[in-house]
Amino acid sequence: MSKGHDLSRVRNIGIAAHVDAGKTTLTERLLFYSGASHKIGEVHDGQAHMDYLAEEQAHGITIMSAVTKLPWRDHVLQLIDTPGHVDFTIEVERSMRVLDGCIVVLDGVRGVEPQTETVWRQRSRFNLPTLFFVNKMDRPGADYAHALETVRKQLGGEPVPVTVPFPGRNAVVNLVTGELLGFGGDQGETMTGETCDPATWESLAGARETLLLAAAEADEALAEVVLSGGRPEPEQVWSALRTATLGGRIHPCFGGSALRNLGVQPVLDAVVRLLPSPQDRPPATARRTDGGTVTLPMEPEGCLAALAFKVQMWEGRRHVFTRIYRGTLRPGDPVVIPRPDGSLVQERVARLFDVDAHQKNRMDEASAGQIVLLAGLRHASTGDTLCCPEEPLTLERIEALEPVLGLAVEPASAQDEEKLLEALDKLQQEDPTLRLFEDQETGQRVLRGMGELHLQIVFERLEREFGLRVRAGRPEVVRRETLAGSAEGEASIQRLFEQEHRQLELRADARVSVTPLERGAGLVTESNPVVLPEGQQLSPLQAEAVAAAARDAALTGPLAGYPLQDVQIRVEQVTLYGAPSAPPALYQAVSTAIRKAMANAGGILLRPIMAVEVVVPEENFGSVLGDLQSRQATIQASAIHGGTATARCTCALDRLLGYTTDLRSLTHGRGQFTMRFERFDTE
Ligand SMILES: Nc1nc2c(ncn2[C@@H]2O[C@H](COP(=O)(O)OP(=O)(O)OP(=O)(O)O)[C@@H](O)[C@H]2O)c(=O)[nH]1
Repeated sequence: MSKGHDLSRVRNIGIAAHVDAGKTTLTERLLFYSGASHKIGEVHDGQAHMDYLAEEQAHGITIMSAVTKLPWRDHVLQLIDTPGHVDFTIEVERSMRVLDGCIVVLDGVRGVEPQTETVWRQRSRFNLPTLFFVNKMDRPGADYAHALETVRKQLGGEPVPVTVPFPGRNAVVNLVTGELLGFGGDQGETMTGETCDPATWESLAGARETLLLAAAEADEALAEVVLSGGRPEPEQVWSALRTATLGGRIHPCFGGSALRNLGVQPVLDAVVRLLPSPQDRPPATARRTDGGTVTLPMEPEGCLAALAFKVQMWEGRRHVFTRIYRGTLRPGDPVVIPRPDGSLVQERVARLFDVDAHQKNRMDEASAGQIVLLAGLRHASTGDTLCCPEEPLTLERIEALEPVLGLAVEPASAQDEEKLLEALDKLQQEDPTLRLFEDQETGQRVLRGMGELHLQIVFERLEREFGLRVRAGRPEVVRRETLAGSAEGEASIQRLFEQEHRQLELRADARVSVTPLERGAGLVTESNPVVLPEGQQLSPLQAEAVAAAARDAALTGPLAGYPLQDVQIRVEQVTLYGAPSAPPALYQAVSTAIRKAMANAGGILLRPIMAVEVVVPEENFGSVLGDLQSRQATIQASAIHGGTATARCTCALDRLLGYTTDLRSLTHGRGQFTMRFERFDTE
């Protein structure tokens, strides 16, 4: 693809789902049927094409989203496989940001599951047109209509059946064309179509009506045909479905079984027919350095604007996955990255690669609409905008998530200290949800991540990729503080100090107030104080010192020194005494006054509260609920469907440590759970 390439034939598509719904199994089929891979790698053999990290193969889960491309009916599909485990949510978020459409995979027995809701929220944030593939229809208890109902009820989506699976006949019916599609050959690669028999067609009258009415809403001419009982042309129905899907009004659904090679090719057809090309999406918007906004039509001619969405080490070298929104990029091109402080970082792109799961093909150029891999960039990281030096722009940044679990780390052998720091630095560049802190009091290094599995995988990578054995402390949950009440504080600073043999005086007074806010309000600092004596004003440097004092004071709560939140800090009044009221004097007066006010107010400890969903076999539900209650979880909802029980609750992260192992033993390995950070709270 390059300048002049037909973007209308490109689809940038993600596949997302709850863990184990079958994304990887489906992706393997998509690659195989399109000819992009020559054999199907099965997840349970540790052979999946996209799961290329050794940890992924060992755990049988997808950790890094890998980008790959495949040809289908004269189109190019760029596919991003996204991980299902909630510890890797950031990967899903990054992918959604640069995609044009997505396929959500459901388990035909379970329908919508907790993590499906999370990915749904993420795709909704970017208004991504979405198809559903209801997988595992071969399993006993699979129920297509029920799965679609969960899309409506739990996600508020508008599910519209396009194919209906008949696993017993190894076929699906296409409701648009009226064909019964069979899947022959060794691996379902030969799709054959015949007119559906009248009895089966009759049994699908309700589903077909849903489909036609949904399509008719998008096309008046079609509505007339449908309402007068006529049989519309398939092309007209496809076109109306496309309009409704792109507008986010409907979510076309396809049924089948990836593992049994049933119903997959119609999904590939649907990606081409129903999901948007980059040109069909609303143009991206970006901020100029002067604060104004610009919209970026997807065109190869303009000045470059591209978003780095993932950094990955490859054969020891730094590579940056990038989506180009405007312009064309060639090897050797200079680019700039605007930083939040207004500075510009200069970089040069050395090489461009086409992306595939584990091979790279060099490119001479790439342009708007494409996702490419760039080598040679030393500074660009996730969320950065790359642009041409003539027009610096910033595209909306990808939201970083809060890492809430920490572990003290040290190398097993003391001489590996440097090596460990270097390795962690590399890993942090790839993964913004991983952060290394130094504990000021103990001098220990603490690595923070999204959960136990996330950190465990990091340790495994340290060992495998960097040859480092690491000793880890007990998991420690990140904490915050808030205030127990409102209070005021005052401070007067007056002291002498010596600078270059001269006695200088520092003097200033400050009065502040602190007030607890409702949960989730965050931290609000107001630093526009009344200035005394009347008529005086703060210089820009003095004003900055006052603001900095308020910001810095909020980093250390009165109870145990954790960062404060859900608090308002107001600098009410400062008194100036001429030259001695230099910025350091104001900084000290304001900090001391805030510390006094906070001590007067008293602190309250806040812990991370997680939203948890547990899915277990019905017979284990009693003991699992009992266990959750003993962890003081607040159960919010529970339901039993088809032998599977689901509970939704909130619980303090402290009491969930080791829950993976405990749930496994309570359910003989059959239970699953997901959790995501909800808020910092007392309980
Ligand atoms: N019966 C049945 N099993 C399936 C089907 N599709 C996938 N599986 C099995 O379900 C399990 C999970 O499949 P994966 O493809 O790894 O699921 P995933 O959604 O990629 O999982 P993560 O990468 O861990 O998020 C594997 O054991 C598959 O063999 C299906 O259509 N029918």
